[in-house]
Amino acid sequence: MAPPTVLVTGGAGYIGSHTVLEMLNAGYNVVCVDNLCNAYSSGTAKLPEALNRVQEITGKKVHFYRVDITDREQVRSVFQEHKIDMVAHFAALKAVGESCRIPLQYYHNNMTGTNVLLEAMADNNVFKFVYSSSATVYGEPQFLPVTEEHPVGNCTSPYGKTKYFTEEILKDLCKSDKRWAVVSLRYFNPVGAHPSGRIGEDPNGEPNNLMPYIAQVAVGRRDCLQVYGSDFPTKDGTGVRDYIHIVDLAEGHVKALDKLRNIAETGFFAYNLGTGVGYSVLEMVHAFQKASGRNINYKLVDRRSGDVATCYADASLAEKALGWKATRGVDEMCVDTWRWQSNNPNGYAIK
Ligand SMILES: NC(=O)c1ccc[n+]([C@@H]2O[C@H](COP(=O)([O-])OP(=O)(O)OC[C@H]3O[C@@H](n4cnc5c(N)ncnc54)[C@H](O)[C@@H]3O)[C@@H](O)[C@H]2O)c1
Ligand SMILES: CC(=O)N[C@H]1[C@@H](OP(=O)(O)OP(=O)(O)OC[C@H]2O[C@@H](n3ccc(=O)[nH]c3=O)[C@H](O)[C@@H]2O)O[C@H](CO)[C@H](O)[C@@H]1O
Repeated sequence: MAPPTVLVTGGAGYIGSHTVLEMLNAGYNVVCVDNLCNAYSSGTAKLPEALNRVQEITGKKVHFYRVDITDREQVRSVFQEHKIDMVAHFAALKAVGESCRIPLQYYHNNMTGTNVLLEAMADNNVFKFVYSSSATVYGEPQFLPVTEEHPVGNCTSPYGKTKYFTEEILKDLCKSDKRWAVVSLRYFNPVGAHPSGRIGEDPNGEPNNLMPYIAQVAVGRRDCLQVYGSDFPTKDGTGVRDYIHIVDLAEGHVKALDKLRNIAETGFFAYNLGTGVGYSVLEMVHAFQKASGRNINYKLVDRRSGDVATCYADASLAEKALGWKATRGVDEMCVDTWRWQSNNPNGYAIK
């Protein structure tokens, strides 16, 4: 029996590329689409650089198409070219602050794009779907650790609402047609890089997220980290989050695909992908200084709007239902991030 083929949208991105690597290692065939709006590709290359390196590391081939998932014809052509068995959907815009400034672009890209993808799946009798959701659907946690039973929808940004609205669409879809089997993975705070140091997080422009910003200060690309808020009700006044190693996260996706591949069960399932441990911003700064041997210059400034004080996961359901548990700690997250950033000071672009 030929191994299943997974269509990965956004496969040239940070989480997509790391997950493609683990899917290939697990024996899946992979077809990637990406419009490269947030992924580096040199003009002449056939593959985006991240996927080129994934091929190098695994010795396996990745099929790639430069496709915008909001374009119906482009998406359909991929289903005509390949027999797709399942879809892992990463493609989205994801900058919380930017989404407040240009909400319509976020709703079009993330919602219309997903709807076009789902319609093409149904038209081609593909009903197994893994969705990139986020802890942001929980809004300000009403209790901790956050379980999948925590209320959703009280999102603090248009970005977060695109995640929540899409989950609601997926629930309605599963109710309307019993052929759909959907696993929505609610990521907490993915950080780190593949231990090879060849792939990692390479955001366009100024990083929105903490870890890439710290790494760019350490490597000398940025002067000073701004710590958003030092008056939160937390151990040291700075925000607390559940950071999860990107390879743990990628392995969680393979477990989700294995579940969809092997079970007749259909319907909508949501699982938290986190470690269950919260670290403050200053704890992350100190951990990175230890891992890199570099001093991280930082300044305590006002809170960033939309930030919650503390958020960390109860990930026991994923362990029970997927047989998955995060195993990598914060030191490994920092050591692997530093190996990537110090070997690639300018990310994938060779400047
Ligand atoms: N990084 C995080 O902290 C985090 C946390 C929770 C959820 N997520 C979700 O995980 C997914 C991947 O996030 P990431 O951190 O890898 O981001 P990323 O920007 O590195 O990857 C997203 C990829 O999707 C592509 N893309 C965007 N819009 C597209 C479109 N219309 N058509 C085709 N390709 C398109 C981009 O070019 C990029 O390569 C996103 O859905 C994001 O919302 C990320
Ligand atoms: C709990 C939660 O909803 N997490 C989501 C949220 O991540 P977060 O907003 O939690 O991630 P982040 O890396 O932007 O911030 C993490 C922590 O670092 C702080 N910080 C960040 C950057 C900086 O330059 N200085 C600084 O102090 C920030 O205030 C927070 O306390 O959005 C992400 C997309 O962007 C993902 O969807 C995450 O799942």
